[in-house]
Amino acid sequence: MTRIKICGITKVDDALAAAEAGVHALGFNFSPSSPRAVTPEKAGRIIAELPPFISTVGIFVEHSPEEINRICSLCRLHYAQLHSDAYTAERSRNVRAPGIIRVFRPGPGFSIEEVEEYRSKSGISSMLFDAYKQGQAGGTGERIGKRKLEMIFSNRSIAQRALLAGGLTPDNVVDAILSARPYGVDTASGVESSPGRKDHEKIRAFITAVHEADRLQDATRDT
Ligand SMILES: O=C(O)c1ccccc1N[C@@H]1O[C@H](COP(=O)(O)O)[C@@H](O)[C@H]1O
Repeated sequence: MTRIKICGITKVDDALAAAEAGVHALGFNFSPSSPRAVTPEKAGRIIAELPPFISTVGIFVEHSPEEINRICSLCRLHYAQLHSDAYTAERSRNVRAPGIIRVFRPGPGFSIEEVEEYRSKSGISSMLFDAYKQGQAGGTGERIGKRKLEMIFSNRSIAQRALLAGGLTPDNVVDAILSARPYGVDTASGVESSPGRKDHEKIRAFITAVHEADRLQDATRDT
């Protein structure tokens, strides 16, 4: 089963629509420059309304480990998603969130060895791969190129625990899952009508498409 994370939740009704449709995790963006930014207080109020068994993830770009720890504890977040190369393996060890997801964006000079090295030094095994765009930390709506996707996700020891992100939409997520076979998929702008405004129809269509990809994968395995 491919796990599904919808990122950039700013409203209770968006969170509940995603939960009702079968999402596994919701992301709350604490980067002030994002069109999807929420304050820790607002995220905490949304999280308090969620049904059980939905994982909550905080997105962090510029925050210090101490700030991340404070926000995670205030909002009762399950995971901190670390979106910057400034979160080195050493620095990540100071993050005390129950779980950590480290983001890698395959840009110029990227190597899978760098990811392996981070994994062994930090002890963090949950990773998210997002498209690289210079000057933007995430939420770009851009996809990882075919060659880089193949290079990352053919390494099954990484892929089995990795989330795939970057420009995923209801229309392209089936192909993305069938070619990369990630642990999970993540989308922010792909389920919006405009930057920061979630579209409930697109959320439902995205989740239905992931279930369809799982059915196709199961059918291929059974034959
Ligand atoms: O969504 C944002 O605005 C954002 C800002 C800063 C860091 C990360 C952000 N979002 C993350 O970006 C990826 C991909 O987004 P998209 O689907 O291409 O729009 C996703 O992991 C979000 O969590």
